[in-house]
Amino acid sequence: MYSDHKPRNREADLVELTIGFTDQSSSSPNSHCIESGSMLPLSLFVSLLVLHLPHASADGDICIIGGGISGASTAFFLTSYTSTLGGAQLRVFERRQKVGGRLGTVTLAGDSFEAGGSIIHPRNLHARRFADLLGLAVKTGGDDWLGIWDGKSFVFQTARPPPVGSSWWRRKLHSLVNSLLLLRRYGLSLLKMDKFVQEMLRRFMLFYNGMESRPVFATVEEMLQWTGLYGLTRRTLEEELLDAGLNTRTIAELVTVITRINYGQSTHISGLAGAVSLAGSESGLWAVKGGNWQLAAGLLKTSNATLHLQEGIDSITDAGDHYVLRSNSGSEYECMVTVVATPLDELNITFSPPISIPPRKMQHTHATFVRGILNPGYFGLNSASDIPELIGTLELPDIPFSCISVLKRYSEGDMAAYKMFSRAKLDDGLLDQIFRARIETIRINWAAYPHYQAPEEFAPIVLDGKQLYYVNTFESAASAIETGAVAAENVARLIISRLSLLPQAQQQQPHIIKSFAEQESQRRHVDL
Ligand SMILES: Cc1cc2nc3c(=O)[nH]c(=O)nc-3n(C[C@H](O)[C@H](O)[C@H](O)COP(=O)(O)OP(=O)(O)OC[C@H]3O[C@@H](n4cnc5c(N)ncnc54)[C@H](O)[C@@H]3O)c2cc1C
Repeated sequence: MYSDHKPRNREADLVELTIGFTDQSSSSPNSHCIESGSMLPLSLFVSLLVLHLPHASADGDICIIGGGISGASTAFFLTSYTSTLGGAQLRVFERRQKVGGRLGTVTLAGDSFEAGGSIIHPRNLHARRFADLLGLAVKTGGDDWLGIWDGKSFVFQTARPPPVGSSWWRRKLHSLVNSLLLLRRYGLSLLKMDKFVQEMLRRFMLFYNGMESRPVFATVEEMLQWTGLYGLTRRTLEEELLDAGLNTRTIAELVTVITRINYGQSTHISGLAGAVSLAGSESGLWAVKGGNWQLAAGLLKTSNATLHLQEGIDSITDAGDHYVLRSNSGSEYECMVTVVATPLDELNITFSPPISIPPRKMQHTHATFVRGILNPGYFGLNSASDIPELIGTLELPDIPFSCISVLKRYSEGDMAAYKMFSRAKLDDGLLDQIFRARIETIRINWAAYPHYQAPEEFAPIVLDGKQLYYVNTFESAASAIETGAVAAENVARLIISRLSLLPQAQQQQPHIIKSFAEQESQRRHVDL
């Protein structure tokens, strides 16, 4: 029926993604937010944190390279934990025309979908707090109809979900049936997997402890050792899960599907990245309505940083008591502090003198968006409506994609918007086998996250022992929106403490700085 439509093919570069600033002022903070009644208005939150600092000892600006969630969070925490930054100007450089980095949306046939970082765990407190503070509406997902594909057939499927608008009891029944189906195939391994993930989360939550009980860390190793998570970066996920008592079928099927979806890699990734990936399959996941990039945009706006869009930094030169940053527009900036908030692995920034960091490869994920109709024959089925809405795949050489998921269904027959992840580009010939009809296709090649390999090695947070910081070294532990925020918060505290700003601030108003965890507990109190 749709085969005579001429397919539209687009190679989308990040520049084409619809990411950028919008005016949030018109959005109602309470309209669609999770726990909307318990929000702290942004202005009040900022004023609670404001500290009046004396002028900083060094001259120059505080410069952040990268307008993604890590750079934006660094800017936010720096300005939240101090009032004047000792008189220094905060500059954020973003080489693209929009902020957000690996958070961005893509427009397919008029509809906007997350193209990069798309889901956020309910216990990611920084991200949740950011969304609340910025008055961003959020949405949560429903149960997926998962099918595990081995290249020939679906070796496992959850139950087809009830129609939209079904009654509460029908949805409950569906979720109960799914639990029984999973239990029948994977047995007690499911509970063991859950225990493994909950233990990781319990330790990760220590990063939200109050500042009086949470040190400022100078290395990623220290951060992880303090939480008890370091050991997980020394061994593979598979080794960890076998030790935790999971059976091989669960690892080869369910766990593999999840690591391939979330990190495009097998269960040989390091244990911590693997545990974070597994947490991304829990219930209660959420996203910002209109795109998660708004978290970065909102934080940058709130921090009042001077944003240099389309200004990439080409070189960083140590000039003694400051750094000279030279941008691709030929401008030079004197910065007493420089924060690199982007992975350095595929960048050509020249450091003088050179810096030395362990080699790290980025895993490329090709995100392919198709508006069309899947070909049931490709999956050995008779009808497109029998194809599960989330197809996960096993780690087998002949399977060309990691996953295919339905983003939206349209009223015309079996027409839908699909997102596919793969390790290599999916060319037209292959897509024409997978799809019976294709109206529009958009491809994005992401340098998505580190290629994880236990034991992980970590670049220093302080790259030169002076005032040159690297947020994205933490990505070698796990790459996610929240890990970016956690790493950024630590870097902000490290900068403040190493510039000797914090002690003066604390002397003035010791009760004013509150960690998110403290605010969280107050919030809970109010809620009760
Ligand atoms: C396909 C995909 C799916 C993902 N899914 C999830 C998910 O569901 N949930 C989740 O939590 N995470 C997910 N992630 C990971 C998450 O998106 C990233 O960990 C996070 O967004 C990284 O943020 P960042 O700010 O550290 O880096 P980036 O977002 O990469 O930001 C770095 C910024 O620096 C800029 N830059 C680079 N070099 C320069 C320069 N020389 N000068 C100036 N600017 C420069 C870049 O343009 C970029 O904007 C996913 C990632 C991808 C790619």
